[in-house]
Amino acid sequence: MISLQPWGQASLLILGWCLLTLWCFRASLRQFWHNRRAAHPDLPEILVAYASEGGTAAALAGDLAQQLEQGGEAVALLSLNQLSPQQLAVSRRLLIIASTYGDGEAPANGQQFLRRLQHSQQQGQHVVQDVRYAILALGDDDYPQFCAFGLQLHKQLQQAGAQPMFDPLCVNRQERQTLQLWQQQLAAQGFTLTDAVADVHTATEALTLEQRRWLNPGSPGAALYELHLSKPHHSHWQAGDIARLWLAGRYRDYSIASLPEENHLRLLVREQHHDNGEPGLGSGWLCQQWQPGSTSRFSVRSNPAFHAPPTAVPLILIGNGTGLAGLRAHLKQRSLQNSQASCWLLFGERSPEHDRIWQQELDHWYQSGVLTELDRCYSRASGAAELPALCGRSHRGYVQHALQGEQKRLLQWLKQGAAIYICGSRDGMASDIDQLLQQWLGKRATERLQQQGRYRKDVY
Ligand SMILES: Cc1cc2nc3c(=O)[nH]c(=O)nc-3n(C[C@H](O)[C@H](O)[C@H](O)COP(=O)(O)O)c2cc1C
Repeated sequence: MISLQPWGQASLLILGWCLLTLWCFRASLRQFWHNRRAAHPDLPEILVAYASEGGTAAALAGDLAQQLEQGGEAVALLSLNQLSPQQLAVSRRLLIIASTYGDGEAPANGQQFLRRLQHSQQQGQHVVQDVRYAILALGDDDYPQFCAFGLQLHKQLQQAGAQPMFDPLCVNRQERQTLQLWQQQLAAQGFTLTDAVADVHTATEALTLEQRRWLNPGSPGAALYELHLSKPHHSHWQAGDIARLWLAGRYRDYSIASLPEENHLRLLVREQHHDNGEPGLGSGWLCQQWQPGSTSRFSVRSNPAFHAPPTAVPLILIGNGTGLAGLRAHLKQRSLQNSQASCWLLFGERSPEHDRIWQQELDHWYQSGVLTELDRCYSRASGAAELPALCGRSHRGYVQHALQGEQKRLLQWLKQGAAIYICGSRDGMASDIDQLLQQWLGKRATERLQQQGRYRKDVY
């Protein structure tokens, strides 16, 4: 017979008692887990969540979810805003792909998550304590707050007690290396991935420069050019989408000003110079070096964050400088749809004498009713000179200053369900307009507009 030491006998007794307790409460335990999952029947073990404005993070997340599913895992794919901390408590593994916008901020479909997480912590609910997570942060190191939102997610999840599987990976301008590393790190964590890293560099196409026109000779601002490129054969696009120029292994994004129905792809490009006087890589090429008749490589990128609202929704388009490109595409779309909804364009340029960009077309749209309201603002209009008598209203100063005088009108339009689309300078124009809206509507209501897709930006 085997003789046991007293401590061995005690351990056996404790183990036996534990097993007996579990057996006695087996029905209740089963019910507990059943209830937990029944509250979230659709939530499997792995959550793939994204925060994305332009669609890259969303596309990468979609691809990852698909790969995991093909590898036999049960996966849910959703935006960060759709994910509540309570859902997290049910699914134990969270993979996040999040881009950064504004000045180190969250994309609109990720803004609520951190607030909810903080709130549940304040309520004493430690819902993410058992969660293991990994973060792929997308960004661009041209911005001072590189990948800030992804890093903030990491910090707050960690503070809330969730466990990182590995340090967040920051992807600069979608470079391949880090995307591959992400794939490898996930595989090392035991995730079954079927494929190599998704190719976010959509296929490029050689487009011919058909014509280039200098639009603002004599302007106090830098030269502005309109370029007509041959229509891409392999890609379709809509108002809000982006043309990506590939040069020397890097890319530059430009809002597309035309629609496929116009049979060319139109850009509006400002010639940029560095402090040492050298031309910018992209604008120097597009405005000076690229010869009509020759080709350059482009891809067309869908930009759902700036796609049009339904045709019946009144539309307020606000922008400055080259931002008029993105707004023109929306106006053209409205004119082709014969939309009966009201549309208001408010945009800013420099000189009333030299910066009359697409004046005839805008006047025509105003006269034919495509545009209900038209405000043109000139930041360099000299105090003494008369403003030109054009269709609509003309103002001295910046767009944001003109908008200040239009509070009543803007609020009225919003009451009627209008959507606001902003295209152009992020600093100054877009940030001031954001402040105005927050002042007039409150921070929460402004965010709500954004979440409803009624306040969209394509700013740079
Ligand atoms: C208007 C704008 C603001 C941006 N702000 C930042 C930023 O502050 N920090 C950063 O690292 N990247 C910034 N980016 C770069 C984006 O995060 C990056 O391009 C990302 O790949 C976009 O992913 P998405 O298509 O999923 O939105 C910004 C991009 C745009 C267009």
